[in-house]
Amino acid sequence: MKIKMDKKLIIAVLLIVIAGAIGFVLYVQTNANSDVKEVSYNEFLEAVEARQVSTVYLVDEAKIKGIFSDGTVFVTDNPRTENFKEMLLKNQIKVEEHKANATLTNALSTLGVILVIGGMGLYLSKQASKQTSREFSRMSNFEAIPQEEVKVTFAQVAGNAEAKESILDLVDFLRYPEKYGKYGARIPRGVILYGPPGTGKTLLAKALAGEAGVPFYAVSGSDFIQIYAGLGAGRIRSLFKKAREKGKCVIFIDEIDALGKKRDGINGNDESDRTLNALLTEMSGFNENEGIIVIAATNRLDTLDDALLRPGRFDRQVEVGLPDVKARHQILQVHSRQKPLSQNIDLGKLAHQTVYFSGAELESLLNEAAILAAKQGAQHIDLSHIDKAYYTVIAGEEKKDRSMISKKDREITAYHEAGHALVTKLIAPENRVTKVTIIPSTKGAGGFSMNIPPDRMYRSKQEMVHNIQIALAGRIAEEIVYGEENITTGASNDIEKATEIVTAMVKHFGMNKKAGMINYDVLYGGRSVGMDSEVISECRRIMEELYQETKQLMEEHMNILKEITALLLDKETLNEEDLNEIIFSREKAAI
Ligand SMILES: Nc1ncnc2c1ncn2[C@@H]1O[C@H](COP(=O)(O)OP(=O)(O)OP(=O)(O)O)[C@@H](O)[C@H]1O
Ligand SMILES: [Zn+2]
Repeated sequence: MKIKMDKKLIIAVLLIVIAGAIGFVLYVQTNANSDVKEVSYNEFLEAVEARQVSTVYLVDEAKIKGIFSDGTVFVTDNPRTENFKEMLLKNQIKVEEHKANATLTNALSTLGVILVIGGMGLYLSKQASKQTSREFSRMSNFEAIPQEEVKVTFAQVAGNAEAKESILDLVDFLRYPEKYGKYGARIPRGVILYGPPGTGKTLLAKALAGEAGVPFYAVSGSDFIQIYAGLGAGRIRSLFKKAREKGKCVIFIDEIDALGKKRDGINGNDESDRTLNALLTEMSGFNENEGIIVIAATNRLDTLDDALLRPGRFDRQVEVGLPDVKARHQILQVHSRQKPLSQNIDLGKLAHQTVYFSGAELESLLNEAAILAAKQGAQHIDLSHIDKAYYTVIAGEEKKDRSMISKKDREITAYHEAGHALVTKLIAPENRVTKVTIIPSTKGAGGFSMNIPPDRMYRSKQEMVHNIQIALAGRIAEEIVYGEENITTGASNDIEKATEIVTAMVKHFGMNKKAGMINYDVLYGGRSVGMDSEVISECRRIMEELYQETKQLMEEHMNILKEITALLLDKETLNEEDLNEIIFSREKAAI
């Protein structure tokens, strides 16, 4: 249900009038009281403790203003600490991120404008009032699925093994929160699931509620955009209030990025700030062992406000990626359970043909095929239905045939990732390679993850050198296989990482003879850091030497590189055992 623009405008105008009037009264009050009290930071903290502070205006200046509960305006030193805002919010203090006052003339002229617009608004408002109340009541509703009706279980979520495991932990907590309370364990209150659309984030959250047998409340961040002033925050509060009355539950917030975008100070949106603050306050408000878990979903983790990711909030972040071929096979199996598939459909083969499909697209593929079969009154869903459905599904979002374009890209990615994996195994076998994949993730085109034993206090020069070589290996593989002219932008993160390591070695750690035992940041007092031409040329020389050395190493092991690539193209994801098998059997053969 969408209301028409003009009515929205009327409502907005009305609200501005009301807000303006209130603002003016407050302003006059504030100014009448204009002997601003200067308090020391310690006095201020005491007042916070005693809950005597009602509002603080956070500005990037030496002094900040605020209002005590009794209405007195005060100024105190701006501590400029990172957690200051959080501390205020935790103490239930209203935080406004702009200045407290304007000049009187400003206020008066604003009031004049408001009165004129308000008059117009009032005139038009009569017809709108009905609509308004309907809108208000809609906005305070949210999707609440009672416990008995959350039927989703983990069996319905295919693939996503890591995400599932991480969510599975929480089931036990929701079932027996007391158990954890007894040990004083701090349980995550919030989990962020991030990944591309249609990969099963909502499904996982529902499965958590389903498995734990608790109610499921769902809202979407985008519902709060263009909402009327103050309503978003109110809605959050009423959501949590309702949830708390029920006791244990899962609260799901889809598209959290609509609420919690990084604030850049320019495009600050007061309304979404207010809603976000309400959310953060509610989340710090509930008792750790009440058994409420908030799950939020987003397609992009990197755009989220850091305030959301701090401990005690959404401190667990779980990636939900696109499915690899094995996961696609499982998803197809889950969704064909109730469908009369013809014998000649091989779901394993279909999984191979649906590279880059999300879970939702696979579901839709089978569904479209079923609809076609039903229309024709066919006995089974057969290959012709699947074929037609395939094009309906991919035509839905882009005209090009994905399977064709992706073929070349897939191969490039495979060589690139195989390069990283091979070099790791060759020069730093003590490193664990947990996963190599060619399925794109939010972090980039391919995926390569390496675990270096974390319990080390120091890194040796040798290890740093190895890490540079590993980072360069993706590009090197591309260059060897496709030629210097055809290298791609796929290595940009790798180059960044390698550059960071090499500059740290030369500039900070005294690991380069020519540059010497100098910390160049200290030497230059923070100015024109690293512009020393000697430093630059040393970094370049080291990088070039390592590049050539690694390239030679790879050229000597091209057969292994090719084998890893072929297996990657087939299975899309390899784990450590797969890699070891290839490398071991090769080594044995060489003996
Ligand atoms: N891993 C999966 N296993 C089984 N079905 C899946 C899976 N992923 C997605 N689906 C199917 O796709 C549908 C949509 O998935 P869901 O709404 O959970 O995706 P989402 O990640 O929340 O997407 P969005 O980011 O668009 O909100 C599910 O209802 C289910 O039918
Ligand atoms: Zn790479």
